[in-house]
Amino acid sequence: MKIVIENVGKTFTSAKKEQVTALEDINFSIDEKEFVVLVGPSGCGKSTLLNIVGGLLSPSSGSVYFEGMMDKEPNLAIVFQEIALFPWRTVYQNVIYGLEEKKVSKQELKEKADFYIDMVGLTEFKDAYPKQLSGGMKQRVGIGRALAVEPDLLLMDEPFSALDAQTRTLMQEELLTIWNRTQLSTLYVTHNIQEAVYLADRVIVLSRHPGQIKSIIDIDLPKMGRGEEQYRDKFERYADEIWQLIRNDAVEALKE
Ligand SMILES: Nc1ncnc2c1ncn2[C@@H]1O[C@H](COP(=O)(O)OP(=O)(O)OP(=O)(O)O)[C@@H](O)[C@H]1O
Repeated sequence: MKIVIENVGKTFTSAKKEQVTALEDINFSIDEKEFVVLVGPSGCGKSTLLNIVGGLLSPSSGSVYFEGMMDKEPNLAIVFQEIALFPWRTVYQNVIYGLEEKKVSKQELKEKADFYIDMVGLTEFKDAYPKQLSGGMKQRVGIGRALAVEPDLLLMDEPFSALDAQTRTLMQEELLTIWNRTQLSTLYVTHNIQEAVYLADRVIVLSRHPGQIKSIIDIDLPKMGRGEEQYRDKFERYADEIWQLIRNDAVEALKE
Protein backbone atom coordinates (compact mmCIF):
# COMPACT_ATOMS: atom_id res chain seq x y z
CA MET A 1 0.00 0.00 0.00
CA LYS A 2 1.22 3.46 -0.89
CA ILE A 3 -0.40 6.86 -0.35
CA VAL A 4 -0.02 9.24 -3.25
CA ILE A 5 -0.56 12.99 -2.88
CA GLU A 6 -0.82 14.38 -6.39
CA ASN A 7 -0.89 18.05 -7.37
CA VAL A 8 -2.77 18.96 -4.22
CA GLY A 9 -3.80 22.58 -3.76
CA LYS A 10 -6.07 24.26 -1.24
CA THR A 11 -7.58 27.72 -1.30
CA PHE A 12 -9.55 29.20 1.57
CA THR A 13 -11.73 32.29 1.59
CA SER A 14 -10.61 34.54 4.44
CA ALA A 15 -12.90 36.49 6.76
CA LYS A 16 -12.27 39.52 4.51
CA LYS A 17 -13.53 37.45 1.58
CA GLU A 18 -10.03 37.22 0.07
CA GLN A 19 -8.74 34.01 -1.48
CA VAL A 20 -5.86 32.51 0.54
CA THR A 21 -3.80 29.86 -1.20
CA ALA A 22 -2.77 27.62 1.68
CA LEU A 23 -1.26 24.86 -0.47
CA GLU A 24 -0.08 24.70 -4.07
CA ASP A 25 1.24 21.85 -6.23
CA ILE A 26 1.95 19.37 -3.46
CA ASN A 27 3.34 16.07 -4.75
CA PHE A 28 4.79 13.29 -2.65
CA SER A 29 4.01 9.77 -1.56
CA ILE A 30 4.18 7.75 1.62
CA ASP A 31 5.41 4.20 1.18
CA GLU A 32 4.27 1.26 3.23
CA LYS A 33 5.95 1.39 6.68
CA GLU A 34 7.38 4.82 5.98
CA PHE A 35 7.48 7.59 8.59
CA VAL A 36 7.14 10.93 6.81
CA VAL A 37 7.36 14.21 8.71
CA LEU A 38 5.98 17.53 7.45
CA VAL A 39 7.89 20.45 8.83
CA GLY A 40 7.66 24.16 8.22
CA PRO A 41 7.00 27.52 9.84
CA SER A 42 3.70 28.58 11.31
CA GLY A 43 0.99 28.95 8.69
CA CYS A 44 2.72 27.02 5.89
CA GLY A 45 -0.19 24.61 5.60
CA LYS A 46 1.04 21.54 7.52
CA SER A 47 -2.25 20.91 9.31
CA THR A 48 -4.25 21.65 6.19
CA LEU A 49 -2.25 19.04 4.29
CA LEU A 50 -2.57 16.45 7.05
CA ASN A 51 -6.32 17.04 7.19
CA ILE A 52 -6.59 16.61 3.42
CA VAL A 53 -4.64 13.32 3.52
CA GLY A 54 -6.84 12.24 6.44
CA GLY A 55 -10.02 13.02 4.50
CA LEU A 56 -11.18 15.73 6.93
CA LEU A 57 -10.80 18.45 4.29
CA SER A 58 -11.15 18.17 0.55
CA PRO A 59 -8.46 19.62 -1.69
CA SER A 60 -9.37 22.49 -4.05
CA SER A 61 -7.31 20.74 -6.71
CA GLY A 62 -5.42 17.48 -7.12
CA SER A 63 -6.07 14.26 -5.26
CA VAL A 64 -4.98 11.82 -2.59
CA TYR A 65 -5.23 8.14 -3.32
CA PHE A 66 -4.23 4.88 -1.76
CA GLU A 67 -2.52 2.44 -4.09
CA GLY A 68 -2.80 -1.29 -3.60
CA MET A 69 -5.97 -1.25 -1.46
CA MET A 70 -8.02 -3.19 -4.04
CA ASP A 71 -11.58 -2.08 -3.33
CA LYS A 72 -11.04 -1.76 0.40
CA GLU A 73 -11.52 1.66 2.01
CA PRO A 74 -8.35 2.82 3.77
CA ASN A 75 -8.43 2.72 7.52
CA LEU A 76 -7.07 5.96 8.98
CA ALA A 77 -6.41 7.16 12.52
CA ILE A 78 -5.52 10.68 13.64
CA VAL A 79 -3.83 11.89 16.81
CA PHE A 80 -4.12 15.63 17.50
CA GLN A 81 -2.25 17.98 19.81
CA GLU A 82 -5.22 18.17 22.14
CA ILE A 83 -6.54 14.67 22.48
CA ALA A 84 -10.28 14.69 22.89
CA LEU A 85 -10.87 11.90 25.39
CA PHE A 86 -14.32 11.11 26.71
CA PRO A 87 -14.15 12.22 30.36
CA TRP A 88 -16.84 9.75 31.42
CA ARG A 89 -14.98 6.79 29.94
CA THR A 90 -12.03 4.98 31.49
CA VAL A 91 -8.71 4.52 29.68
CA TYR A 92 -9.89 1.11 28.49
CA GLN A 93 -13.24 2.47 27.30
CA ASN A 94 -11.53 5.35 25.50
CA VAL A 95 -9.14 2.98 23.73
CA ILE A 96 -11.92 0.70 22.49
CA TYR A 97 -13.90 3.64 21.12
CA GLY A 98 -12.64 3.28 17.54
CA LEU A 99 -12.99 -0.49 17.68
CA GLU A 100 -16.64 -0.33 18.71
CA GLU A 101 -17.37 1.30 15.36
CA LYS A 102 -15.93 -1.70 13.57
CA LYS A 103 -17.53 -5.07 13.73
CA VAL A 104 -15.10 -6.95 15.95
CA SER A 105 -16.08 -9.64 18.44
CA LYS A 106 -16.06 -8.87 22.17
CA GLN A 107 -13.11 -11.18 22.67
CA GLU A 108 -11.06 -9.59 19.89
CA LEU A 109 -11.95 -6.13 21.15
CA LYS A 110 -10.66 -6.96 24.64
CA GLU A 111 -7.48 -8.59 23.34
CA LYS A 112 -6.66 -5.66 21.08
CA ALA A 113 -7.42 -3.07 23.74
CA ASP A 114 -5.24 -4.87 26.31
CA PHE A 115 -2.43 -5.27 23.78
CA TYR A 116 -2.32 -1.61 22.80
CA ILE A 117 -2.89 -0.31 26.33
CA ASP A 118 0.17 -2.35 27.29
CA MET A 119 2.10 -0.98 24.31
CA VAL A 120 1.51 2.61 25.44
CA GLY A 121 2.42 1.67 29.02
CA LEU A 122 -0.97 2.23 30.63
CA THR A 123 -1.95 -1.24 31.87
CA GLU A 124 -1.94 -0.07 35.48
CA PHE A 125 -4.20 2.85 34.56
CA LYS A 126 -6.68 0.88 32.52
CA ASP A 127 -9.58 1.75 34.81
CA ALA A 128 -8.56 5.35 35.46
CA TYR A 129 -10.53 8.31 34.11
CA PRO A 130 -8.91 11.07 32.02
CA LYS A 131 -9.05 13.60 34.87
CA GLN A 132 -6.76 11.29 36.87
CA LEU A 133 -4.08 11.31 34.15
CA SER A 134 -1.17 13.65 33.36
CA GLY A 135 -0.87 15.34 29.95
CA GLY A 136 1.62 12.73 28.72
CA MET A 137 -0.64 9.88 29.82
CA LYS A 138 -3.61 11.41 28.03
CA GLN A 139 -1.56 11.55 24.84
CA ARG A 140 -0.72 7.89 25.32
CA VAL A 141 -4.42 7.05 25.55
CA GLY A 142 -4.95 8.92 22.29
CA ILE A 143 -2.10 7.03 20.67
CA GLY A 144 -3.42 3.72 22.05
CA ARG A 145 -6.87 4.49 20.65
CA ALA A 146 -5.37 5.29 17.24
CA LEU A 147 -3.19 2.14 17.20
CA ALA A 148 -6.05 -0.11 18.29
CA VAL A 149 -7.85 0.30 14.97
CA GLU A 150 -4.65 -0.92 13.25
CA PRO A 151 -4.81 1.82 10.63
CA ASP A 152 -3.33 1.68 7.13
CA LEU A 153 -2.06 5.19 7.82
CA LEU A 154 -1.46 6.91 11.14
CA LEU A 155 -1.70 10.71 11.05
CA MET A 156 -0.24 12.77 13.88
CA ASP A 157 -0.61 16.55 14.13
CA GLU A 158 1.85 18.01 16.66
CA PRO A 159 0.90 15.29 19.15
CA PHE A 160 3.47 16.27 21.78
CA SER A 161 3.64 20.03 21.44
CA ALA A 162 1.46 20.73 24.47
CA LEU A 163 3.74 18.63 26.71
CA ASP A 164 6.68 19.84 28.78
CA ALA A 165 10.12 19.34 27.22
CA GLN A 166 11.12 16.27 29.25
CA THR A 167 7.83 14.45 28.73
CA ARG A 168 8.02 15.33 25.07
CA THR A 169 11.48 13.76 24.73
CA LEU A 170 10.32 10.60 26.48
CA MET A 171 7.21 10.40 24.32
CA GLN A 172 9.32 10.73 21.16
CA GLU A 173 11.46 7.80 22.32
CA GLU A 174 8.37 5.79 23.11
CA LEU A 175 6.79 6.60 19.79
CA LEU A 176 9.85 5.21 18.01
CA THR A 177 9.72 2.04 20.07
CA ILE A 178 6.01 1.67 19.26
CA TRP A 179 6.65 2.40 15.61
CA ASN A 180 9.36 -0.25 15.58
CA ARG A 181 6.80 -2.80 16.75
CA THR A 182 3.89 -1.73 14.57
CA GLN A 183 5.73 -0.42 11.48
CA LEU A 184 2.74 1.73 10.58
CA SER A 185 2.89 4.11 7.64
CA THR A 186 2.85 7.48 9.37
CA LEU A 187 2.41 11.13 8.44
CA TYR A 188 3.55 13.39 11.25
CA VAL A 189 3.32 17.18 11.49
CA THR A 190 5.67 19.27 13.59
CA HIS A 191 7.34 22.67 13.57
CA ASN A 192 10.15 21.22 15.71
CA ILE A 193 13.18 20.43 13.56
CA GLN A 194 14.94 18.18 16.11
CA GLU A 195 11.77 16.14 16.45
CA ALA A 196 11.53 15.83 12.67
CA VAL A 197 15.11 14.54 12.33
CA TYR A 198 14.66 12.22 15.29
CA LEU A 199 11.54 10.51 13.96
CA ALA A 200 11.54 10.67 10.17
CA ASP A 201 12.54 8.42 7.35
CA ARG A 202 11.84 11.43 5.17
CA VAL A 203 11.31 15.07 6.04
CA ILE A 204 9.18 17.23 3.78
CA VAL A 205 9.97 20.90 4.23
CA LEU A 206 7.16 23.30 3.34
CA SER A 207 7.45 26.97 2.53
CA ARG A 208 4.65 29.43 3.20
CA HIS A 209 2.43 31.75 1.14
CA PRO A 210 1.69 29.58 -0.67
CA GLY A 211 2.54 26.35 1.07
CA GLN A 212 4.76 24.48 -1.36
CA ILE A 213 7.31 21.74 -1.00
CA LYS A 214 10.68 23.37 -0.62
CA SER A 215 12.70 20.22 -0.20
CA ILE A 216 12.40 16.51 0.57
CA ILE A 217 15.21 15.15 2.71
CA ASP A 218 15.93 11.46 3.30
CA ILE A 219 17.25 10.95 6.81
CA ASP A 220 20.02 8.42 6.45
CA LEU A 221 20.38 7.50 10.11
CA PRO A 222 19.39 4.25 11.84
CA LYS A 223 15.78 4.50 12.98
CA MET A 224 16.53 3.35 16.50
CA GLY A 225 19.32 5.01 18.46
CA ARG A 226 19.84 7.97 16.19
CA GLY A 227 20.01 10.22 19.25
CA GLU A 228 23.26 8.52 20.30
CA GLU A 229 26.58 10.32 20.49
CA GLN A 230 28.07 8.62 17.41
CA TYR A 231 25.36 10.12 15.18
CA ARG A 232 25.35 13.56 16.77
CA ASP A 233 27.28 15.38 14.00
CA LYS A 234 25.21 13.92 11.21
CA PHE A 235 22.00 14.58 13.17
CA GLU A 236 22.95 18.23 13.65
CA ARG A 237 23.85 18.60 9.97
CA TYR A 238 20.36 17.48 9.00
CA ALA A 239 18.81 19.81 11.57
CA ASP A 240 20.91 22.70 10.29
CA GLU A 241 20.06 21.96 6.65
CA ILE A 242 16.34 22.06 7.50
CA TRP A 243 16.69 25.23 9.57
CA GLN A 244 18.45 27.00 6.70
CA LEU A 245 15.52 26.06 4.46
CA ILE A 246 12.94 27.34 6.93
CA ARG A 247 14.68 30.33 8.49
CA ASN A 248 13.52 33.14 6.19
CA ASP A 249 9.95 31.92 6.20
CA ALA A 250 9.99 31.58 9.97
CA VAL A 251 11.15 35.20 10.29
CA GLU A 252 8.31 36.32 8.00
CA ALA A 253 5.82 34.26 10.01
CA LEU A 254 6.83 36.14 13.16
CA LYS A 255 5.82 39.44 11.59
CA GLU A 256 2.20 38.39 11.10
N1 LIG B 1 -10.58 27.32 7.62
C1 LIG B 1 -9.72 28.25 7.16
N2 LIG B 1 -10.18 29.40 6.62
C2 LIG B 1 -9.33 30.34 6.14
N3 LIG B 1 -7.99 30.21 6.14
C3 LIG B 1 -7.47 29.10 6.67
C4 LIG B 1 -8.31 28.05 7.21
N4 LIG B 1 -7.50 27.05 7.67
C5 LIG B 1 -6.23 27.45 7.43
N5 LIG B 1 -6.21 28.67 6.83
C6 LIG B 1 -5.00 29.39 6.39
O1 LIG B 1 -4.20 28.50 5.62
C7 LIG B 1 -2.83 28.67 5.94
C8 LIG B 1 -2.26 27.34 6.45
O2 LIG B 1 -2.80 27.03 7.74
P1 LIG B 1 -2.39 25.72 8.57
O3 LIG B 1 -3.11 25.77 9.88
O4 LIG B 1 -2.57 24.52 7.73
O5 LIG B 1 -0.84 25.97 8.80
P2 LIG B 1 0.18 25.23 9.78
O6 LIG B 1 1.45 25.12 9.04
O7 LIG B 1 -0.43 23.98 10.31
O8 LIG B 1 0.32 26.30 10.95
P3 LIG B 1 0.68 26.11 12.51
O9 LIG B 1 2.06 25.53 12.56
O10 LIG B 1 0.63 27.52 13.02
O11 LIG B 1 -0.38 25.22 13.08
C9 LIG B 1 -2.75 29.80 6.95
O12 LIG B 1 -2.50 31.00 6.24
C10 LIG B 1 -4.13 29.81 7.57
O13 LIG B 1 -4.47 31.11 8.02
